[in-house]
Amino acid sequence: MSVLPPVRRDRIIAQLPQYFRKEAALHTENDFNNKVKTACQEQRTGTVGFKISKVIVVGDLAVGKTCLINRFCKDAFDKNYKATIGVDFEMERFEVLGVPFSLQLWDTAGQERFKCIASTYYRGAQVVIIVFDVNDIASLGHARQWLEDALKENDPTSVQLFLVGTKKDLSSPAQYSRIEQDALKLAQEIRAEYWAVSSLTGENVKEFFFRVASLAFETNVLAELEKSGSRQIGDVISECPNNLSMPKSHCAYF
Ligand SMILES: Nc1nc2c(ncn2[C@@H]2O[C@H](COP(=O)(O)OP(=O)(O)OP(=O)(O)O)[C@@H](O)[C@H]2O)c(=O)[nH]1
Ligand SMILES: [Mg+2]
Repeated sequence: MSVLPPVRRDRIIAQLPQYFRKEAALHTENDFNNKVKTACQEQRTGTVGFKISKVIVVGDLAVGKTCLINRFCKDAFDKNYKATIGVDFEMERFEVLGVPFSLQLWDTAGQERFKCIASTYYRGAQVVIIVFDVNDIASLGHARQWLEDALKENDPTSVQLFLVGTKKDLSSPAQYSRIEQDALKLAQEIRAEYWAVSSLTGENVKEFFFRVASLAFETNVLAELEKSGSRQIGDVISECPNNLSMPKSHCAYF
Protein backbone atom coordinates (compact mmCIF):
# COMPACT_ATOMS: atom_id res chain seq x y z
CA MET A 1 0.00 0.00 0.00
CA SER A 2 1.40 3.40 -0.91
CA VAL A 3 1.21 6.12 1.72
CA LEU A 4 1.10 9.65 0.42
CA PRO A 5 3.53 12.13 1.99
CA PRO A 6 1.91 14.88 4.06
CA VAL A 7 0.56 17.91 2.23
CA ARG A 8 3.17 20.67 1.84
CA ARG A 9 2.93 23.28 4.57
CA ASP A 10 2.46 26.00 1.96
CA ARG A 11 -0.58 24.23 0.53
CA ILE A 12 -2.64 24.40 3.70
CA ILE A 13 -5.76 26.56 3.43
CA ALA A 14 -7.42 27.46 6.71
CA GLN A 15 -9.42 30.48 5.55
CA LEU A 16 -11.27 31.39 2.41
CA PRO A 17 -8.93 33.41 0.17
CA GLN A 18 -10.58 36.60 -1.05
CA TYR A 19 -11.65 37.43 -4.58
CA PHE A 20 -9.55 39.72 -6.79
CA ARG A 21 -12.36 42.04 -7.93
CA LYS A 22 -15.70 42.21 -6.19
CA GLU A 23 -17.51 43.02 -9.47
CA ALA A 24 -16.44 39.69 -10.98
CA ALA A 25 -16.25 37.10 -8.21
CA LEU A 26 -17.89 33.68 -8.06
CA HIS A 27 -19.06 34.72 -4.63
CA THR A 28 -18.22 37.53 -2.25
CA GLU A 29 -18.57 35.82 1.15
CA ASN A 30 -15.75 36.51 3.59
CA ASP A 31 -15.55 32.96 4.82
CA PHE A 32 -16.33 29.38 3.80
CA ASN A 33 -19.99 28.39 3.88
CA ASN A 34 -21.05 27.51 7.46
CA LYS A 35 -22.36 24.09 6.44
CA VAL A 36 -19.00 23.36 4.86
CA LYS A 37 -17.08 24.46 7.96
CA THR A 38 -19.25 22.33 10.24
CA ALA A 39 -18.99 19.30 7.96
CA CYS A 40 -15.19 19.62 7.96
CA GLN A 41 -15.04 19.98 11.75
CA GLU A 42 -17.25 16.93 12.18
CA GLN A 43 -15.40 15.00 9.47
CA ARG A 44 -18.57 14.59 7.42
CA THR A 45 -17.09 15.40 4.04
CA GLY A 46 -17.72 11.96 2.54
CA THR A 47 -15.57 11.22 -0.48
CA VAL A 48 -14.26 14.77 -0.94
CA GLY A 49 -10.98 13.93 0.83
CA PHE A 50 -10.25 11.29 -1.82
CA LYS A 51 -11.36 13.35 -4.77
CA ILE A 52 -9.26 14.86 -7.50
CA SER A 53 -10.88 17.81 -9.23
CA LYS A 54 -10.03 18.34 -12.84
CA VAL A 55 -9.05 21.85 -13.87
CA ILE A 56 -8.47 22.75 -17.51
CA VAL A 57 -6.46 25.77 -18.55
CA VAL A 58 -7.29 27.09 -22.02
CA GLY A 59 -6.54 30.19 -24.10
CA ASP A 60 -4.64 31.51 -27.12
CA LEU A 61 -1.11 30.43 -27.90
CA ALA A 62 1.66 32.07 -25.90
CA VAL A 63 -0.65 33.89 -23.49
CA GLY A 64 1.21 32.24 -20.61
CA LYS A 65 -0.77 29.15 -19.56
CA THR A 66 2.26 26.94 -19.03
CA CYS A 67 4.15 29.69 -17.20
CA LEU A 68 1.20 30.25 -14.87
CA ILE A 69 1.07 26.58 -13.90
CA ASN A 70 4.83 26.33 -13.59
CA ARG A 71 5.04 29.40 -11.37
CA PHE A 72 2.56 27.87 -8.97
CA CYS A 73 3.58 24.20 -9.07
CA LYS A 74 7.36 24.59 -9.44
CA ASP A 75 7.96 28.21 -8.48
CA ALA A 76 9.81 28.54 -11.78
CA PHE A 77 9.63 30.90 -14.75
CA ASP A 78 11.06 30.37 -18.23
CA LYS A 79 11.32 33.41 -20.47
CA ASN A 80 11.74 31.26 -23.58
CA TYR A 81 8.57 30.18 -25.31
CA LYS A 82 8.11 26.44 -25.77
CA ALA A 83 4.70 25.65 -27.20
CA THR A 84 2.73 22.99 -25.40
CA ILE A 85 2.07 20.10 -27.73
CA GLY A 86 -1.33 18.62 -26.99
CA VAL A 87 -1.59 18.60 -23.20
CA ASP A 88 0.39 18.30 -20.03
CA PHE A 89 -0.75 17.99 -16.45
CA GLU A 90 0.35 18.65 -12.89
CA MET A 91 -1.14 17.40 -9.63
CA GLU A 92 -1.38 19.72 -6.67
CA ARG A 93 -2.36 18.49 -3.24
CA PHE A 94 -3.96 20.85 -0.72
CA GLU A 95 -5.43 20.62 2.72
CA VAL A 96 -8.56 22.73 3.02
CA LEU A 97 -10.12 23.14 6.49
CA GLY A 98 -8.17 20.04 7.54
CA VAL A 99 -9.42 17.89 4.64
CA PRO A 100 -7.11 16.68 1.86
CA PHE A 101 -8.09 17.92 -1.57
CA SER A 102 -6.32 17.60 -4.92
CA LEU A 103 -6.40 19.51 -8.15
CA GLN A 104 -5.31 18.02 -11.44
CA LEU A 105 -4.21 20.98 -13.55
CA TRP A 106 -4.44 20.31 -17.29
CA ASP A 107 -2.27 22.62 -19.36
CA THR A 108 -3.58 22.61 -22.93
CA ALA A 109 -2.09 23.80 -26.21
CA GLY A 110 -3.23 27.13 -27.64
CA GLN A 111 -1.77 26.53 -31.09
CA GLU A 112 -4.44 25.78 -33.67
CA ARG A 113 -2.71 22.65 -34.99
CA PHE A 114 -2.66 21.03 -31.48
CA LYS A 115 -6.11 22.20 -30.43
CA CYS A 116 -7.78 19.10 -31.75
CA ILE A 117 -5.72 16.79 -29.51
CA ALA A 118 -6.04 19.12 -26.54
CA SER A 119 -9.84 19.35 -26.75
CA THR A 120 -10.19 15.61 -26.25
CA TYR A 121 -8.98 16.20 -22.69
CA TYR A 122 -11.58 18.84 -21.81
CA ARG A 123 -14.20 16.36 -20.59
CA GLY A 124 -14.95 16.02 -16.88
CA ALA A 125 -13.62 19.42 -15.85
CA GLN A 126 -14.94 20.95 -12.67
CA VAL A 127 -13.03 24.17 -13.24
CA VAL A 128 -12.27 25.96 -16.51
CA ILE A 129 -9.58 28.66 -16.48
CA ILE A 130 -9.59 30.88 -19.57
CA VAL A 131 -6.30 32.70 -19.91
CA PHE A 132 -5.59 35.86 -21.92
CA ASP A 133 -2.64 38.25 -22.14
CA VAL A 134 -3.48 41.69 -20.66
CA ASN A 135 -1.29 43.25 -23.37
CA ASP A 136 -3.16 41.59 -26.21
CA ILE A 137 -6.80 42.58 -26.58
CA ALA A 138 -7.32 39.97 -29.32
CA SER A 139 -6.58 37.18 -26.83
CA LEU A 140 -9.38 38.53 -24.61
CA GLY A 141 -11.66 38.63 -27.65
CA HIS A 142 -11.03 34.92 -28.21
CA ALA A 143 -12.02 33.98 -24.66
CA ARG A 144 -15.66 33.30 -25.58
CA GLN A 145 -14.61 30.82 -28.25
CA TRP A 146 -12.38 28.99 -25.76
CA LEU A 147 -15.26 28.87 -23.33
CA GLU A 148 -17.64 27.52 -25.93
CA ASP A 149 -15.20 24.76 -26.88
CA ALA A 150 -14.60 23.81 -23.24
CA LEU A 151 -18.32 23.73 -22.44
CA LYS A 152 -19.12 21.47 -25.39
CA GLU A 153 -17.45 18.71 -23.42
CA ASN A 154 -18.83 19.62 -20.00
CA ASP A 155 -22.01 20.41 -18.12
CA PRO A 156 -22.18 24.22 -18.26
CA THR A 157 -24.25 24.39 -15.07
CA SER A 158 -21.66 22.66 -12.92
CA VAL A 159 -18.43 24.18 -14.22
CA GLN A 160 -16.70 26.93 -12.21
CA LEU A 161 -15.20 29.53 -14.51
CA PHE A 162 -12.20 31.80 -14.10
CA LEU A 163 -10.95 34.46 -16.50
CA VAL A 164 -7.27 35.22 -15.94
CA GLY A 165 -5.19 38.01 -17.46
CA THR A 166 -1.47 37.25 -17.51
CA LYS A 167 1.78 39.22 -18.01
CA LYS A 168 0.61 42.06 -15.79
CA ASP A 169 4.28 43.04 -15.34
CA LEU A 170 4.48 44.11 -19.01
CA SER A 171 1.58 46.52 -18.78
CA SER A 172 1.56 50.15 -17.59
CA PRO A 173 -1.12 50.99 -15.00
CA ALA A 174 -3.05 53.05 -17.59
CA GLN A 175 -2.94 50.30 -20.23
CA TYR A 176 -3.86 47.72 -17.66
CA SER A 177 -6.87 49.58 -16.32
CA ARG A 178 -8.25 49.98 -19.85
CA ILE A 179 -8.16 46.26 -20.58
CA GLU A 180 -9.43 45.46 -17.10
CA GLN A 181 -12.69 47.25 -17.87
CA ASP A 182 -13.27 44.98 -20.86
CA ALA A 183 -12.18 41.89 -18.97
CA LEU A 184 -14.52 42.63 -16.04
CA LYS A 185 -17.41 43.14 -18.44
CA LEU A 186 -16.76 39.84 -20.15
CA ALA A 187 -16.27 38.02 -16.83
CA GLN A 188 -19.65 39.28 -15.64
CA GLU A 189 -21.33 38.22 -18.87
CA ILE A 190 -19.94 34.69 -18.79
CA ARG A 191 -20.16 34.47 -14.98
CA ALA A 192 -16.49 33.96 -14.46
CA GLU A 193 -14.29 35.14 -11.61
CA TYR A 194 -11.67 37.58 -12.87
CA TRP A 195 -7.98 37.65 -11.87
CA ALA A 196 -4.86 39.39 -13.19
CA VAL A 197 -1.45 37.85 -12.52
CA SER A 198 2.20 37.88 -13.46
CA SER A 199 4.04 34.60 -13.68
CA LEU A 200 7.31 36.49 -14.05
CA THR A 201 7.03 38.28 -10.69
CA GLY A 202 4.62 35.77 -9.13
CA GLU A 203 2.07 38.51 -8.39
CA ASN A 204 -1.30 36.98 -7.42
CA VAL A 205 -0.38 33.51 -8.67
CA LYS A 206 -0.56 31.67 -5.35
CA GLU A 207 -3.60 33.70 -4.28
CA PHE A 208 -5.35 32.76 -7.49
CA PHE A 209 -4.76 29.00 -7.23
CA PHE A 210 -5.69 29.02 -3.54
CA ARG A 211 -8.96 30.67 -4.49
CA VAL A 212 -9.55 28.04 -7.21
CA ALA A 213 -8.82 25.18 -4.80
CA SER A 214 -11.03 26.70 -2.08
CA LEU A 215 -14.05 27.34 -4.29
CA ALA A 216 -13.78 23.92 -5.94
CA PHE A 217 -13.51 22.32 -2.49
CA GLU A 218 -16.49 24.26 -1.14
CA THR A 219 -18.64 23.22 -4.09
CA ASN A 220 -17.63 19.59 -3.69
CA VAL A 221 -18.47 19.52 0.01
CA LEU A 222 -21.84 21.17 -0.58
CA ALA A 223 -22.62 18.64 -3.33
CA GLU A 224 -21.59 15.80 -1.02
CA LEU A 225 -23.83 17.13 1.78
CA GLU A 226 -26.74 17.42 -0.60
CA LYS A 227 -26.14 13.90 -1.85
CA SER A 228 -25.98 12.39 1.63
CA GLY A 229 -29.06 14.41 2.66
CA SER A 230 -31.13 13.13 -0.24
CA ARG A 231 -29.80 9.61 0.24
CA GLN A 232 -31.10 9.56 3.82
CA ILE A 233 -34.49 10.85 2.75
CA GLY A 234 -34.59 8.39 -0.15
CA ASP A 235 -33.68 5.47 2.12
CA VAL A 236 -36.42 6.32 4.58
CA ILE A 237 -39.05 6.69 1.88
CA SER A 238 -38.18 3.33 0.37
CA GLU A 239 -38.74 1.69 3.78
CA CYS A 240 -42.36 2.90 3.91
CA PRO A 241 -44.91 0.28 2.83
CA ASN A 242 -47.02 0.73 -0.31
CA ASN A 243 -44.58 3.34 -1.63
CA LEU A 244 -45.97 5.98 0.69
CA SER A 245 -43.87 9.04 -0.02
CA MET A 246 -43.61 10.48 3.44
CA PRO A 247 -40.78 10.97 5.89
CA LYS A 248 -40.10 8.27 8.48
CA SER A 249 -41.53 10.37 11.32
CA HIS A 250 -44.88 10.54 9.50
CA CYS A 251 -45.01 6.93 8.42
CA ALA A 252 -47.63 4.97 10.41
CA TYR A 253 -45.71 1.75 9.77
CA PHE A 254 -43.00 2.76 12.29
N1 LIG B 1 6.85 39.12 -18.94
C1 LIG B 1 6.11 38.01 -18.84
N2 LIG B 1 6.21 37.04 -19.76
C2 LIG B 1 5.45 35.94 -19.63
C3 LIG B 1 4.53 35.78 -18.55
N3 LIG B 1 3.92 34.60 -18.69
C4 LIG B 1 4.42 34.05 -19.81
N4 LIG B 1 5.34 34.84 -20.37
C5 LIG B 1 6.10 34.56 -21.61
O1 LIG B 1 5.18 34.35 -22.66
C6 LIG B 1 5.63 33.30 -23.52
C7 LIG B 1 4.58 32.23 -23.65
O2 LIG B 1 4.36 31.59 -22.41
P1 LIG B 1 3.74 30.11 -22.29
O3 LIG B 1 3.40 29.91 -20.87
O4 LIG B 1 4.63 29.13 -22.90
O5 LIG B 1 2.44 30.27 -23.19
P2 LIG B 1 1.27 29.18 -23.42
O6 LIG B 1 -0.01 29.89 -23.25
O7 LIG B 1 1.51 27.99 -22.59
O8 LIG B 1 1.47 28.83 -24.97
P3 LIG B 1 0.98 27.47 -25.75
O9 LIG B 1 1.51 26.31 -24.99
O10 LIG B 1 1.55 27.57 -27.13
O11 LIG B 1 -0.50 27.50 -25.81
C8 LIG B 1 6.95 32.80 -22.93
O12 LIG B 1 8.03 33.41 -23.61
C9 LIG B 1 6.90 33.26 -21.48
O13 LIG B 1 8.17 33.52 -20.94
C10 LIG B 1 4.45 36.83 -17.58
O14 LIG B 1 3.69 36.80 -16.60
N5 LIG B 1 5.25 37.92 -17.78
MG1 LIG C 1 1.89 26.04 -23.03
